[in-house]
Amino acid sequence: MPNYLEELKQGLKLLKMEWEEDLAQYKKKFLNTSVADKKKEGITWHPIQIKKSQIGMGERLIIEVERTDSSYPSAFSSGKSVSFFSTQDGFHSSEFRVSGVVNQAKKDSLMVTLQADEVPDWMDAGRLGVDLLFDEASYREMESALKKLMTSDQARLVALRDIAFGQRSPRFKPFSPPAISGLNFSQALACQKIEAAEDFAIVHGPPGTGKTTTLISAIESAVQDKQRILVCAPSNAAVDLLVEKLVDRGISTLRLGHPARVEEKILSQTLDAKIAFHDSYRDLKKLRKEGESYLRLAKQYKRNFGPEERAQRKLMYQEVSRIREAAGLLEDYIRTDIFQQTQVFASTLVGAASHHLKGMVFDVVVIDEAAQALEAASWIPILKAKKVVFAGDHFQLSPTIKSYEASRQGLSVTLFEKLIQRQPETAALLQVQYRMPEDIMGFSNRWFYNGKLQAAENTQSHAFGPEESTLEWIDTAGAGYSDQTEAESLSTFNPEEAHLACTYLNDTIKRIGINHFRENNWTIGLIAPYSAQVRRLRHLIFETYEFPNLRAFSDLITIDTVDGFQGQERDLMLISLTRSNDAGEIGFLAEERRMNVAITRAKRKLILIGDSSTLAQHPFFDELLRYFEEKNAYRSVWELR
Ligand SMILES: Nc1ncnc2c1ncn2[C@@H]1O[C@H](COP(=O)(O)OP(=O)(O)OP(=O)(O)O)[C@@H](O)[C@H]1O
Repeated sequence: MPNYLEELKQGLKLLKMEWEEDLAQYKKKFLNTSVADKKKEGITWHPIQIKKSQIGMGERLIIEVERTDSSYPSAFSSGKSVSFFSTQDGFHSSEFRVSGVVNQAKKDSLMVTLQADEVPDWMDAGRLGVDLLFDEASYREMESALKKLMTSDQARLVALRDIAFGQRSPRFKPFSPPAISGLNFSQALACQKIEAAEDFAIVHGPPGTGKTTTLISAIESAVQDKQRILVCAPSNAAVDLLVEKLVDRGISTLRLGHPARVEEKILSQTLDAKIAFHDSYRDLKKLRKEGESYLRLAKQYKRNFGPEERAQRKLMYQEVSRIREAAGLLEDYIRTDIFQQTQVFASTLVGAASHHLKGMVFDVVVIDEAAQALEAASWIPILKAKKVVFAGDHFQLSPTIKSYEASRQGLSVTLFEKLIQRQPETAALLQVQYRMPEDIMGFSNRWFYNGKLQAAENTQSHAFGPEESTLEWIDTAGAGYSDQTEAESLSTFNPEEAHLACTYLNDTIKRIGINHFRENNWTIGLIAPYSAQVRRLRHLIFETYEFPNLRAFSDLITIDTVDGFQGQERDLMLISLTRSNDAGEIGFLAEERRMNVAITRAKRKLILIGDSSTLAQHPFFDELLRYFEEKNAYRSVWELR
């Protein structure tokens, strides 16, 4: 058996293992669990109210629901499948369920595309709730991609497969000397490599070295070359970031799937928005309106019903279906027209399996944050590729895997990593970073990158002011703080530390100057590794009036877990490390790659708040603390009092 077949078979086995473990964990949370317990797990909202319902593009019914109580966690996010139910007497059986896909998830409201033509009557009965469903479809798509890869005899895919498995050498057109404005030498070289590659090219490098920036330039030049490009990333958030940067560069994209962010810049790139801006949209709307008025008329015949009315009603229904058919055809035309005019498509890796892209072939498939992508997921867009470009850093977040055993047996090894190892000539390394001043970068450089990372000159001016240090560690050891486990979610929080984090952030912003932040649009990020701590911080800042300065900055402050910040940067970053216990338990803070992401997001100042007596029992934090001491950036919380 060829070695690729063996490896793919093993890949399928591990994927199955992960699928089963994920399902088992979901069932444990879900089956035979009361609504109250599911709410505590964040996988159910109840009660909810329907705020709005409307017909969107493609005759899709979209509803907006709101929860009245937001005190419990929520795991709902865009792209997830959900199912509505009612706890009203008489509506408990499965026939009173309707499913849908989340378009947008905010803290207290969801926009959902319903898989129904009309809102079912039982949804008006009240006591409505919504469950998060298990994401079976992603696994199915990944499995199907691996199977296709095993059996395909399509020449381009076979060639890419052979190269990825090290059985054939990648090809390059001759390189020309790089000179691309706005890029440094190694970025320009990477761009050239991407252009010259006929099969695979990889851009890798530490945080802030401009991997995404380089990708955007490469995409720009491919667009000028009239190529058709599919841009992907593992998560909706990372896809949105790419779309945003492409739009900033004046490159129009078609964002398929469900954006995680609801900003105009992103929403204007979705298929729905593009249809609404199309020249023929007005005709489509007119047709729809006509159809709706015939339908209304036909429905009026319900009461006095004779043979004449019956005939009339039949005619009207015939008219409705004729109009609907015409609307459907017009919409098909609009969609085809949009697809024909589009050069850059954007979706998640799994979203690349969308029926919208069926049968399409792309000159280039670009995958950003590739070190976070399961191999099987990476292959989904590659099935449609003539050539593939990866960008990522295998010292930042790895794929999230639930099955320890599958991970141990190799599921966490990405295609990106394999390719760098098997075909090193495909890889271009970036080493000059533009985000962080030397001091902020220093520890990550030492621990992860063997000191090879350089800070670009521009970062020297990145401090908030001459008096303001770029690094601070506030040590909470001995202050009597202790981490706790949130009973509902089993996530960790530390209430005293959350309070200190907000107080310290507030003081820092005041010291630097509230007006300065506003004038310069300096952004602020607050990271906690645990979602329970994130919830506490959000509550303190956005739902109480204890920190009015911070509350007033809601447009500039982002509070999230580390994973939520991958690929992003903020001017001021504060990390609440949360762990504080006598046993020295630091849980998944021990995952160094995740910590690397956390400490490399700050452009001007990085503040860590954490308990040295707990954390320093782990060599990574021991060394990190030493680094802060070395930089004269360490203080005990006692010094603040
Ligand atoms: N050649 C350059 N000149 C000036 N600024 C640059 C250059 N390249 C990148 N930057 C800036 O550096 C910052 C980081 O760039 P980018 O986000 O592309 O890096 P990245 O390698 O993708 O980061 P991460 O690993 O965190 O995802 C951005 O603010 C970007 O505008």
